[in-house]
Amino acid sequence: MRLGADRVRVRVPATSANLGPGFDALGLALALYDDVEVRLLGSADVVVEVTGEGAGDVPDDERHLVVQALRAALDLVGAPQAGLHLVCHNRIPHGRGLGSSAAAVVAGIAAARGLVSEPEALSDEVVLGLATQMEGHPDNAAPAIHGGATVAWSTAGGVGAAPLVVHPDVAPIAIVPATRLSTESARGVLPATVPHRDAAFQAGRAALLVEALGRRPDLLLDATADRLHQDYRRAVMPHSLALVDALRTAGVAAVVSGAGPTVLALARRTAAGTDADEAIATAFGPTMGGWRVLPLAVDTDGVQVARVANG
Ligand SMILES: Nc1ncnc2c1ncn2[C@@H]1O[C@H](COP(=O)(O)OP(=O)(O)O)[C@@H](O)[C@H]1O
Ligand SMILES: N[C@@H](CCOP(=O)(O)O)C(=O)O
Repeated sequence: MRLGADRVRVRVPATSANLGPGFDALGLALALYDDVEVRLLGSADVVVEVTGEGAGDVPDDERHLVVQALRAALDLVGAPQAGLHLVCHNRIPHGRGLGSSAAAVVAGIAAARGLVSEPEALSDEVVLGLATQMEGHPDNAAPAIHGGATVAWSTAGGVGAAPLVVHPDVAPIAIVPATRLSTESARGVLPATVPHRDAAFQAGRAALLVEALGRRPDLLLDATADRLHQDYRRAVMPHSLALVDALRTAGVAAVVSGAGPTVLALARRTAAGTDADEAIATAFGPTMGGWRVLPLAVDTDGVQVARVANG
């Protein structure tokens, strides 16, 4: 396959994975975006410019995650490698449980899709398969690709994703701490096995969550209960779990977003705002201690890629 364009622009959403009981399966795309522009260079150089989240932290060479994913996608379809100039404007915070690494991986693969002569070779299914291989789990990549809420699953033959309905009254609120926690560390504290009763509990709540998200937001509190990951992670994010507990006691469907430490409230819209606003204000008092409260719409588009005329 050839390269068919020399400049593309990609927009990719943040995602919140798990949503409580949907560990490694459920995810929701949120209207908070990273923008990446990729230009092919005549030389073999890699130039990476980053503004916003991760500026000064992420590598500016071949190790940059968008570059790695883009190169992996070009290799997968047999397209030639080239020098690259990336301009990244990042809004998704890193190491907070809002899917920044999945966004970077999906952005890189989507950029490759925009650059090659036969974009259909990088179908959504192929993109999800490669992104899952790089991420190790599909729950962020699926909504980053498709938008909305998704359930994703792996089989011997590949990775599937199906869209879930999200009721218009559901109002996601991300409550983001200043501290970071890598997904790798947060996965490292999970046990190898769990009691059968917890697995049974979890299966029931994950099924209920599909109904609650789509048709019965009044059931979200029960539907977001988890026994497979959040409590095991308490020691590495005690403040996040304390906030989840406080909000849930107040009746708000709060969960750890992805591998944390962000807390996601699946609030319900009211005439004055959402049913979580008072509980969030009470949990923090007058100072936020470095936490940010981000009411975020559900992104319904997923990753977007457009070729750009050189000029
Ligand atoms: N836009 C990006 N560009 C380059 N690297 C990124 C980008 N976003 C995330 N990363 C890499 O992924 C790491 C965060 O990934 P991870 O620990 O999985 O947390 P998150 O919950 O934010 O996905 C960052 O520290 C950085 O190394
Ligand atoms: N299911 C994963 C989700 C990780 O999401 P992230 O946004 O924290 O990368 C997990 O819980 O480990």
